[in-house]
Amino acid sequence: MKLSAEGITFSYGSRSVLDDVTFQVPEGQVTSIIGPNGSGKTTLIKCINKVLPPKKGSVMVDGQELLKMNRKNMAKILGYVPQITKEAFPLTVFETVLMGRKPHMGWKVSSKDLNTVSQVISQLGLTSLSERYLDELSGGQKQKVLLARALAQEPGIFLLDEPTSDLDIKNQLEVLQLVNKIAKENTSTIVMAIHDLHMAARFSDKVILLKEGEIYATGTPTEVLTEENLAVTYEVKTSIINTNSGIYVLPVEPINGG
Ligand SMILES: Nc1ncnc2c1ncn2[C@@H]1O[C@H](COP(=O)(O)OP(=O)(O)OP(=O)(O)O)[C@@H](O)[C@H]1O
Repeated sequence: MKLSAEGITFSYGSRSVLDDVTFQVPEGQVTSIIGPNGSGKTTLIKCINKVLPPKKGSVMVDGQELLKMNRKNMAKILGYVPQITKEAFPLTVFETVLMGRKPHMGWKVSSKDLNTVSQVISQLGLTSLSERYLDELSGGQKQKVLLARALAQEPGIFLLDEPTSDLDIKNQLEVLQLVNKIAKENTSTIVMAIHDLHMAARFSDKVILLKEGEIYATGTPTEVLTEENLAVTYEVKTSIINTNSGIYVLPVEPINGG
């Protein structure tokens, strides 16, 4: 499924946060949204999935206006992994992942629903935690459960808000490899906000760099992750190292004493 956002504009009260954000996300690709703290990444993701209502703009998926769909139809198309919060989850891992099947369920849970949930739980290495309550998990384990819930939903498009922020390096690699595999093998479309620029470069087909609620640069990781672009947006002098295994962004020092 192709996703395109056109002219997304959003304010929290009188504070303008997104201004006329327009971009396209091709099917079967991973697109990362990067940018400094407060540049609008989370707000943009929340506007795409209607958690926040944009003041202006539209989001089209394969020619259909997403923002006009009801929640159930939208959930068949779009899976959302929010940033993890401290809120209590009175559900087990299995029950949480099963919630992802809700848009597909009839009156009762089918064996396909149960099989999909077990498969996804196993795929993410969560089987031994299956009966544990979410409140009893570590931040990283919880983050994987929220991803598992979105995978069980089997949507065409995934919106991931910093899906690896609480994960150790092995889990970061596994989750981002899995996300890439889903994009390539299932031709799913992935949009993720991510802070780690090296991981963004390594696992993204396309990068959108935000600065103060506007798109500053967009393109392949090599096109966007330049010392000039990062100096202007992050206010940091960096050294970009190109190697066979990808681009490394080495922060050198803040600009203007930042
Ligand atoms: N609920 C809110 N009410 C008012 N302002 C908000 C609210 N949430 C975020 N903002 C403001 O909107 C701007 C964009 O925030 P957003 O969380 O989208 O940025 P971000 O790029 O995801 O940041 P981070 O990298 O720190 O997660 C910031 O200036 C922030 O202070």
